[in-house]
Amino acid sequence: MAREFLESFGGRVFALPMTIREPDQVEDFVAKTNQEFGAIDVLVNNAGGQFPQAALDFSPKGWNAVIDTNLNGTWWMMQSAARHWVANKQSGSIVNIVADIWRGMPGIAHTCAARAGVIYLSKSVAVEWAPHDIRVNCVAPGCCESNGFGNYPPEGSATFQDSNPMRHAGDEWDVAEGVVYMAANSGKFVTGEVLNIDGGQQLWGDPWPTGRPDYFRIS
Ligand SMILES: CCCCCCCCCCC/C=C/C(=O)SCCNC(=O)CCNC(=O)[C@H](O)C(C)(C)COP(=O)(O)OP(=O)(O)OC[C@H]1O[C@@H](n2cnc3c(N)ncnc32)[C@H](O)[C@@H]1OP(=O)(O)O
Ligand SMILES: NC(=O)C1=CN([C@@H]2O[C@H](COP(=O)(O)OP(=O)(O)OC[C@H]3O[C@@H](n4cnc5c(N)ncnc54)[C@H](OP(=O)(O)O)[C@@H]3O)[C@@H](O)[C@H]2O)C=CC1
Repeated sequence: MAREFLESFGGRVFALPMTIREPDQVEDFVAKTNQEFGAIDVLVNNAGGQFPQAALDFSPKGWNAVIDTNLNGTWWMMQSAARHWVANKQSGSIVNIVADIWRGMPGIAHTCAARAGVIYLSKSVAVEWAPHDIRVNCVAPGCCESNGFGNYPPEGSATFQDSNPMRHAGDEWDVAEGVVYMAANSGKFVTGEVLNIDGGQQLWGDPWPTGRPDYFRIS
């Protein structure tokens, strides 16, 4: 579907089924993409996800799955792309999709930990990789309507409309346009930054991916 959508604009698309959780698959994907196009201009790490659960109930396997996808997988992609850029003396730009973590994420605490890790990893390598002309930024969406909402129980997704002072969810274009700003020449003096696209969720709102517990009901 994504391939057809992009090709409808005349774009050339290279796609390969893989998981970002396996460093060997990541390296193979990045090497083949380089061969196909000669260079990678921009890496957008959008792959990610989690399941809603009270933190007391996390199993080791569930915790590891979420950390592996959202922190480790993102890192393998960043490192592989950057190694190719440095080896080929090419500049590059990375945009990591994280999340609006600033008031914690009760109900999805594992992903909050992983995304916080990505944010400070990004700030660190934004400095390390600046001499190689590689910029590293993050985009932090609040609740934005996507297929992903289907991963939450109705009592959880119902709270997403109340996640911010605008009292509605964002959409995929809200995020996409922020990514383009960060990745393109418009962001040429921006690195190590996090762009929040959240309708003000960092300031006010009460989303509960597991459904709002009785304790937190005010009326
Ligand atoms: C005031 C601020 C409040 C902040 C709150 C903010 C709320 C914001 C909400 C934002 C809304 C949307 C956010 C999005 O991210 S949309 C993207 C949605 N897409 C996804 O989430 C995809 C989900 N799935 C995955 O990515 C993978 O399935 C996952 C990484 C979760 C697991 O991968 P893997 O294939 O390795 O795992 P398994 O399915 O084999 O499961 C492994 C173990 O994980 C546990 N598990 C898995 N699913 C569940 C579940 N639904 N419930 C409980 N536990 C689960 C379990 O232990 C699995 O092992 P077992 O199967 O052996 O038990
Ligand atoms: N929608 C929202 O409100 C928010 C979303 N986000 C984040 O934004 C990003 C996009 O989410 P969204 O579009 O909403 O949700 P989706 O679930 O629709 O998209 C997640 C994508 O990640 C891919 N993916 C997951 N695990 C892996 C993996 N191990 N290797 C390769 N690809 C993988 C999925 O591929 P496949 O379909 O093949 O499984 C899917 O295409 C995610 O990181 C999400 O957590 C952050 C905050 C809020």
